[in-house]
Amino acid sequence: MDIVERRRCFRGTQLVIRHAAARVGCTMHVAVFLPPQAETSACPVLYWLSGLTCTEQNFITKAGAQRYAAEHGVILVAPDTSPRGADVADAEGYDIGLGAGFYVNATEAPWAAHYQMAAYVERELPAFIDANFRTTGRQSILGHSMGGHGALTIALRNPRAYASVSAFSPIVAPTQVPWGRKVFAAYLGPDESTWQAYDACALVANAEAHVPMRIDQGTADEFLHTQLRPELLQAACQRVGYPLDLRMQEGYDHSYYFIASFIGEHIAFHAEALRL
Ligand SMILES: N[C@@H](CCC(=O)N[C@@H](CSC=O)C(=O)NCC(=O)O)C(=O)O
Repeated sequence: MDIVERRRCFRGTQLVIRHAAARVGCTMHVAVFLPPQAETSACPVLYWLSGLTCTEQNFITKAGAQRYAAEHGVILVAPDTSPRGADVADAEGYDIGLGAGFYVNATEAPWAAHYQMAAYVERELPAFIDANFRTTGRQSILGHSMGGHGALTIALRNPRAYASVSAFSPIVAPTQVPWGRKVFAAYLGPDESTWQAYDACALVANAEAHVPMRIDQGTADEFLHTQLRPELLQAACQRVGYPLDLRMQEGYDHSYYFIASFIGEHIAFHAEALRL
């Protein structure tokens, strides 16, 4: 592990590290915030997954999350959103390829060689964090937009591994909206039955255990009716009695101004679940 950035922040430490990640076959950059409590005791971990076009930098420089993580004694971990490197496939458009890993395990060429972000976030990254930092072994997950989709689907596939899950403006039904359909066809191929493992609405329908789940969605979000469609997850949850705290926030858009406005409430929500 190399530390490429180290900054004092809210009495804790904001790191950016890079490590050789076997599942994605490249060097991954990951932001890790250590709260002041980490100097003397083990802390739980809250994973953040960012959206399209992001790196590990967007969340740590725009969301203002460190203040609340320091207050609650939670380690924040925010990985890059795709594999990177000279031999990593890319394509035209901000919604596919670099910066658009979509938190799936690609099966199709040329993507399958590196685009294994589900396995990386679910297995390799937590093992790496637990091995290199003093953690309690308890973890939760949240994210934004494509990262909200990642957080929801990863928690729904692994309900016993996460104390709680939350999302800002998530893509809740990627198999039904343009962003998801474009990328799933490329990464996963034409057989749509393989797409269901990465669709929060489909996963909720077959959930075997409930993870406490909160979603905040701005009513002025430019992607609300085309790409996000939270009403589809609300209906899927209602059909099977899955508890969902969906909060429509009047006038907020898709940006980090929205995230910064509610990140404190999300971290408090996760901190409570992580303490139980
Ligand atoms: N039109 C934008 C589209 C990219 C964008 O809005 N990215 C969002 C996430 S969208 C869903 O995953 C984002 O988080 N951007 C980074 C930021 O710091 O705001 C474009 O062309 O970039």
